[in-house]
Amino acid sequence: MGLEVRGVTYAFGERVALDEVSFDVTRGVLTGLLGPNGAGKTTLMRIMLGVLPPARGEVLFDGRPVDDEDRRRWGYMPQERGLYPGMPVGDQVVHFGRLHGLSRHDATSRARILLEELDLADRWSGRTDKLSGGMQQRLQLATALVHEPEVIVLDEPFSGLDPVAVASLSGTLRQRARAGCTLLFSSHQLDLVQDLCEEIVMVDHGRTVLDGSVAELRASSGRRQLRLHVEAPSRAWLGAFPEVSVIDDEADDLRLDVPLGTDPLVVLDAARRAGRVVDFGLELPTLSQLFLAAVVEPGVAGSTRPDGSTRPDGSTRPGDSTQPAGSSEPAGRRP
Ligand SMILES: Nc1ncnc2c1ncn2[C@@H]1O[C@H](COP(=O)(O)OP(=O)(O)OP(=O)(O)O)[C@@H](O)[C@H]1O
Repeated sequence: MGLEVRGVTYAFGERVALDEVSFDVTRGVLTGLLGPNGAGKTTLMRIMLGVLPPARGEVLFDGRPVDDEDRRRWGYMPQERGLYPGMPVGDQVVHFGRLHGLSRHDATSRARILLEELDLADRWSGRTDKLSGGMQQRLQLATALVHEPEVIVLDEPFSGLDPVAVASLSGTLRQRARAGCTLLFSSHQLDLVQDLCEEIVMVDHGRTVLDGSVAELRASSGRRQLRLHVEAPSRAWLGAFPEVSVIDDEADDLRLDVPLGTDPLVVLDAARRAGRVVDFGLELPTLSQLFLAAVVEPGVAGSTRPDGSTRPDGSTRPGDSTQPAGSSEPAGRRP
C-alpha cells in the first residue's frame, strides 16, 4: 500500500493541466515523476499535498482518502524555496520541526542528525542566505524531512546539486525508502532516475504516458540496441537489415535499434564481415530514450507504448542520415 492517485483532473481556467491522471506510489519503492516542462508535475504534487483541490479525482493513502491531518505528517519540498533568508541554518530546521509538532528538544536533535547527513552541520549557526544555491537546496530538504514523515514528496530535489551532493541525497532517499517511507520525487535527470528509482510515472500534457517498473518498461519496449565499434569502409552492409534503425552513427561507433524478430548476432556477424569489430554490446533503451520516444520525438527509442503496441516510428533506416527523423505523430497515451 501507499499513495494512490485516481483520475485527478485540474485546469487553470481554460488550460487543462491534469487530465485523469492515475498511478500508485508503493510504500518502500522509490518512485520518480517525470515529464517535460509544463507537463503537470508540480500541479500534481500540489494536489497530492492538498495545496490545490482537484476538479475531479482523489488521492488515497493506504486505501482511504487523504485528509489534512494525514498531510500534516507528510514531508513536501516545493520547487521554489521557502526558507527564511536571515534565519540561522540550524534554527530554520528546528523551526520547521516545531511547526510539525515536535518538541524543541526532539526538533533540535533531529535537525543535528539531518544536517550532518546532508553535510551542512558546520553551517548550523550561519545565516541561510549565506549558503550557496545547492546548500540551500539541501537545507530545504532538511526542513521537509525533520519530522520523519512517512510520505515524502519532493519537487526536483536534485536540481542544482553537485555530483557529491547528488550521491549523498540519493543515499538519503534510498535509506528513507528502505525504512518504509512512501517516496515520490520529480526530476529531469533521467540517468539518475534510471539508477535510483524502481518505478516511474511519466506525464505529458497532463496525462500519464508511461507508468511502471523502470526495468520492465525498458525490457518491454520491444527493442534492443546493438552498440558496435566497427572499422568498415562504408555502411552498405546495413542495407541487408531494413528493419534495423540507426540511432547514432559517429566515426566508427554505431548504435542500432534492433527489433524483436531480428537476431542481433546476425547483425553482428554482418558487421564483422564488413570490417573489424573492436567493441560491441547489446543494451536496452535507456529511460532517456523512452522519455524521448514517449513525449518528444516518437521513433528515437523506437519504443513500444505501455500497452505493448509498437509505435510507428520515423527513425532513420540503414544508409540514411545519422539523425533519427522526427515524426509529427502525437505521443503515445495510456488509455
Ligand atoms: N498558477 C498557474 N496559473 C496558470 N497556469 C498554470 C499555473 N501553474 C501552472 N500552470 C500551467 O499548468 C501546466 C502544468 O504546469 P506545472 O508547473 O505543473 O508543470 P511541470 O511539469 O511541473 O513543469 P516544469 O518541469 O517546468 O517544472 C502548464 O501549462 C503551466 O503553464
